[in-house]
Amino acid sequence: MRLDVVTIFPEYLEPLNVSLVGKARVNGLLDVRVHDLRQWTHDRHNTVDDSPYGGGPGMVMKPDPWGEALDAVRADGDPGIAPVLVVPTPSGRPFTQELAVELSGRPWLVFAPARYEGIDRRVIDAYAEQWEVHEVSIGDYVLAGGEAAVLVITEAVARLLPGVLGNAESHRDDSFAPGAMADLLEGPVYTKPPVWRDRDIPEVLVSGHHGRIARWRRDQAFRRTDAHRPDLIERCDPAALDKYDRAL
Ligand SMILES: COc1ccc2nc(C(=O)O)sc2c1
Repeated sequence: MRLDVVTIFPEYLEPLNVSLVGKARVNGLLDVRVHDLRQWTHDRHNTVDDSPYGGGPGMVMKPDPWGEALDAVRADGDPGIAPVLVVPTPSGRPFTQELAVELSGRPWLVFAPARYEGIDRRVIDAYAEQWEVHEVSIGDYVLAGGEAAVLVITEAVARLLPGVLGNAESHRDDSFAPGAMADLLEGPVYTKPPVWRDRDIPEVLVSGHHGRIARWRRDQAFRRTDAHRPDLIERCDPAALDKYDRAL
């Protein structure tokens, strides 16, 4: 997968050089290219923003630099491969694991994280005529720009690419029957030492009884999900849950 990011803060994307994404780049599984939007400005101040038509607070990102940037990125790619434009924006649809899976199947993602009050709408409208475009939000909170969302989306997508996760890690994701518990939150986890500041670990976890352990973990996942995300329990497939229970 090729992944381009056009941004006024290239240094914000430094985390894409470390950990899971960094390793995927070193292993040739991910080709990440970060571009400074200001290289497509032509004035002495490298201006990327201007005041909004219709008035109002803040500034809007000018269309010209973005158009030149996206055209240049496109021209630098394989003519036979269509890029997907991903625009992190507070007004986007929620970014979900389902969308991460969908995006992980695309050969080329181009991210356009906004700053200020956003990007001139004509940019997204123009490229939506030629490219697949996804306007997405990573959550209902206020950010100063879309770069943090690019880091989140990139990690969620990269870990789904074949070969990026080691067997142990990818196997962890298969620990619940698909559809049975996949939508539940993870329960509590413990490791050595067995006693820490006078706190023991749950006895069942050292019982050696795998059935009891699995049931305990299932119940803990339900408790945590019920407490923090009851909406997820509604999404569980009862038949898949019954099958999971019978397999315990
Ligand atoms: C000004 O640019 C922004 C501002 C907020 C924001 N919030 C996002 C999100 O994904 O929730 S992307 C994004 C971009």
